[in-house]
Amino acid sequence: MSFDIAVTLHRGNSRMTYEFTTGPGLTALFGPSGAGKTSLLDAVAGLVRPVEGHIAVSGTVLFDRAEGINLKPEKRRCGYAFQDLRLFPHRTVRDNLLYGWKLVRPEERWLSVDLALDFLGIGHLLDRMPSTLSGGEAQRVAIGRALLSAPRFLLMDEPLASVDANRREEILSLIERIRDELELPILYVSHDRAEVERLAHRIIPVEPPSSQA
Ligand SMILES: Nc1ncnc2c1ncn2[C@@H]1O[C@H](COP(=O)(O)OP(=O)(O)OP(=O)(O)O)[C@@H](O)[C@H]1O
Repeated sequence: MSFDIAVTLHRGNSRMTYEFTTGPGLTALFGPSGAGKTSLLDAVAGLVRPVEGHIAVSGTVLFDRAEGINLKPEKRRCGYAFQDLRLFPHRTVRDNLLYGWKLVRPEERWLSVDLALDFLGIGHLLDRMPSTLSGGEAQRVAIGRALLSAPRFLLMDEPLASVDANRREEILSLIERIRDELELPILYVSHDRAEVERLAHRIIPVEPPSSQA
């Protein structure tokens, strides 16, 4: 089993519950704006603490309220490609990519920097600053930074959001390659039905919160 999730989150005035298990591959969280898709990714990453329930990925328990388990974000081995990318603006592409890589013990790394550059086609961008990149280039760097942190699974939040229409196909094929060649479990957020139907092995509908916290 890849993702085994049954949690309740409170954010602001919203109370959101989620319950699903998935097999290997890419699982898409699909639903309208404000439904709580990003909040769930944040909870899996350890950035938001659920009020109850459990989260396990590939058999490792990340959070279990009843058992008192709540792994710190840096212990979860999660690669998070944020919707707003969050590249460090004052660091070059090279330094952005190496940031997570340097934090990982060498024996835990499963991807070399050279292979990542080749896989993502970003070797020519290493000395650039993030502000000079196109949306698609910046997205590939953000994905590269996530992969180089040696994750055991990936969280991807609307990776096509800042990519213009004629570069969408490039990023879509890259995500398919990550899904098929790297075989990482992926939890993927989108509100585009055609996109999730193309990419996902399993689609989890996320409905807007109905009750107030
Ligand atoms: N930091 C926060 N503080 C308080 N409430 C929040 C916070 N972040 C999100 N929320 C609320 O939690 C609910 C779910 O928001 P979330 O961003 O998870 O939805 P989403 O489905 O990812 O939306 P979008 O597609 O617009 O990114 C919303 O009601 C939102 O207002």
